[in-house]
Amino acid sequence: MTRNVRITLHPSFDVLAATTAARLITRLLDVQGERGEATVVLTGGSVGIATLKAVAQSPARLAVDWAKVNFWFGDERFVPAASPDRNAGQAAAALLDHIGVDRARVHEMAASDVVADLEAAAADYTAQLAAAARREWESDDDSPESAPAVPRFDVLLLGLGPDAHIASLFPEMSGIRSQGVPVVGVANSPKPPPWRVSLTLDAINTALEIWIVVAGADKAAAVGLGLAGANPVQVPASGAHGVNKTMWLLDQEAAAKVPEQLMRRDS
Ligand SMILES: O=C(O)[C@H](O)[C@@H](O)[C@H](O)[C@H](O)COP(=O)(O)O
Repeated sequence: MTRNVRITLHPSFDVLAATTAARLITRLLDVQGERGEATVVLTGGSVGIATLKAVAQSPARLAVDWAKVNFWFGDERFVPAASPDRNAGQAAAALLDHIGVDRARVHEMAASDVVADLEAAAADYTAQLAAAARREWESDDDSPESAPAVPRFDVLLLGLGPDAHIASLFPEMSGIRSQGVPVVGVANSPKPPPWRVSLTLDAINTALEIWIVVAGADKAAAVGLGLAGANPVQVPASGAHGVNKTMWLLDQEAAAKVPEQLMRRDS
């Protein structure tokens, strides 16, 4: 199967965030034009949150019917709901609190002061995903029993760690090895905080488009490995493949180890 992988270079962190924001707005508009609603899976991390801030600053945001956008999270830190470490809280401050979302369409992963433990948080998100998938299936006149485990993800954003982790799936750990389940709890994360909840690669790869958004020289080696087709257990990013498209959106520093012939300059 030939995979549709596109690599695009941006001159700086800020241009990468602004361009990804523009792409996201356009993608949501296109999908809403076809289906009336759209679904995005958000990511934590510096570039992921900067992208949301750039959406909030874009006049084009006003063209999107945000009350008809479904928001999910690729991962979350298992900390109290009010912790500044929460991806959901950072996403709310950056964008969701400023654009008239339908709160019923914002699906957060459970916080450590809401559920007892990681297993409960993973079970809760699994149930949220399954319920949304059933609702979609029923609306398409299909029998709910045959619904998939997760709803349609029109675009799924991922950041990248220096160790090539995506979401909270870290090299050699149990999360990246998980199969047959959409959500896992992650203990002893090498990236603090140590306890997290994450979509699995199975769930991530149901997305129609996956956008891996990366900035900084410290990620260049991970980008090179991710694009080289390495084993996902050692290089989690290399396992991310959207159904229709996988885009690597890079700033110049993060792209330093990508062969020039693979690059498509964006500006
Ligand atoms: O919750 C998280 O920490 C993120 O989901 C994580 O996967 C992040 O996107 C990468 O670690 C990149 O983060 P930086 O861009 O901040 O390096």
